[in-house]
This record gives sequence, structure tokens and C-alpha cells, in this order.
Amino acid sequence: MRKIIRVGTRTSELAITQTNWVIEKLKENYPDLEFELVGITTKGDMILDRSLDKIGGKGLFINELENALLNNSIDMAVHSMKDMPAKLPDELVIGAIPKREDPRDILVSLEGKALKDLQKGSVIGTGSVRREVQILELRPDLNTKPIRGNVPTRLNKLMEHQFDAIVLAMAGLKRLGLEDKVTEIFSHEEMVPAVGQGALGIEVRKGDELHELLKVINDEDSEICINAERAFLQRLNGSCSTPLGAYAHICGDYIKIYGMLAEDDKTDPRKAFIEGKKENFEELGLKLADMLQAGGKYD
Ligand SMILES: NCc1[nH]cc(CCC(=O)O)c1CC(=O)O
Repeated sequence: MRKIIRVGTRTSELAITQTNWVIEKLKENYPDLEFELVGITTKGDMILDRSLDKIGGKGLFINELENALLNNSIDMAVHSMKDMPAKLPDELVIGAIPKREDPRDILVSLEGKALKDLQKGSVIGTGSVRREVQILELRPDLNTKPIRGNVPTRLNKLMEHQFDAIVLAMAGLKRLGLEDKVTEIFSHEEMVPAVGQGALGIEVRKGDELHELLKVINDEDSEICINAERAFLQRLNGSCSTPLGAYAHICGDYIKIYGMLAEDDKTDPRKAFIEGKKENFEELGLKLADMLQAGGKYD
């Protein structure tokens, strides 16, 4: 076994916190191994003045980390699964998905008002077309405005009154110890989360002995759910500019997957869910995508 395992991560406070958590978990299981955190700045972290879909979508936060894996300058990369594109390079694999953190979206509002109590015309900060479409479905009389930057930066922009409220992932706030900022938690039905939201993924080179070692921090139910959601994503070939979301959870031997899809121009949002035996997770994710593409709605 190599002496020091180099663990690549983005350099935001959230990414570093997540990576330290992964390293701690691995150390608990393998006290003799040594780990080194390698911070890598990605294009997504550098370009902060434009919206993600205008500068190239999801790959932005992970390309540099994958290149570092491919050229052997790191041994594993810790990602937020929600930032992972539908397809990975052939040489790489997600070696483990630890137990998922809270997958839901939340609202932080300036005056502590829930979404339904915000004044007509209030401005909601979000850079995500998925969140924008669903917010406007719940409150067509509000406005949305793009926001970029990491979680603390977004909270600061809210405090400076650039917005009346912002939407963030609960998972990020929990990991940063900022849950006390939360005004309202959206259910996964009123606001279908992003594919993979709340989950981490640890990427390694295919065939690397580290893959086996990572199994101790894999959570099988989380892995099945994320893979179901990612099958959905792959079928829709989603880029950052397609409003879509999916959230799967497991109940006994069954998996239930909720999905939302709108047109690229943000019109015609629709939602659906599907349920089946959990071993059929992939087929179910694909089928849910087909139902939504065919215009399916539920109620
Ligand atoms: N889009 C950026 C991003 N990528 C991962 C998280 C944290 C939540 C997670 O781990 O899924 C966030 C912040 C947010 O959406 O509020």
C-alpha cells in the first residue's frame, strides 16, 4: 500500500469540511494509513460573475479533480454528488457514497418569513433553474434573481439585502453548522431536490486498490438512491440549463423516486413519482424520466 493517500477536493469551506469528514471516517477504519488533503481550485470556483449554465455546466467543479486523478497527482477525489455530470470518464469510478445528509432545499429569508408570507414582488436569489421553476410554481407573484458564490458568500449577499430570501441545500448548511439560518424547509414534493443532493461521492481510478478500501464508508441504500436518480439524469441528458430534479428514498424492499422536469425555456413544469422493488432502481429511474418526458403529471 502506498504511504500517503492524497485526497483531492475543491477549496471552498464546505468542500474542505466534507473532505476532512471523509478522511476522519477512513482514519477510524484504517488507523495506520496517512492522508493528505490536496486543495484544487476549479474553474467553477474562479468564475463567479456568470451563471453556471453560461460557462459550461456541471463539469466545472470537477474537471480539474478528475484530471488530477487521471494524471496521478491525487489518489481520490471527494465530490458533492450533485455537482457530478451524468457520465464519468471511462478510467474513473465512484468508489463510495457515504450515508446521505438531508436532501431537501431550504429558504433563508431576511425577515424570517416563510415563502407563502413573502410580499408580492419579493426577490428570491437562486442560480438554479430547478429551484427557480419550482419557486415560481409555488409563488408566481415573486421574482427570482441569479446568485453565485459559495454558501457563506450567498448568506452575506442576503444579509446585504441584495435579495429578500435565498434557496440553499439543507445539507450544506448542516455541514457548515449553519442550520440556525434556516427559515423554512421545503418538502421533497413541493421542491424536488437536485439529483444527488446531500450525498458525497468519492472518486478513484478504476482498478485501484483504494476502491476496495472505500467500501467501509459506503452506504448501500444511499448508493442505490443516488444511482436511481443518476439513471434519471442520464436518460434526460440533463445539463445545468434543463430544469430537472429527482429524489429517491428506500422503504424496506421498495424504492420510491420523485422527479420534476420542465422545458429548457422553463415552461411546463411537471412532477411524477414511481415505486418498485429496490433492485430495479435503474430501470425505475429511466422509466420515471420517460414518463416526465411524455408529459406525465401526478395528483
Ligand atoms: N450547487 C453548489 C452545491 N453543491 C453541493 C452543495 C451542498 C449540498 C449538497 O451536498 O448536495 C451546494 C450548495 C447548495 O446548493 O446550497
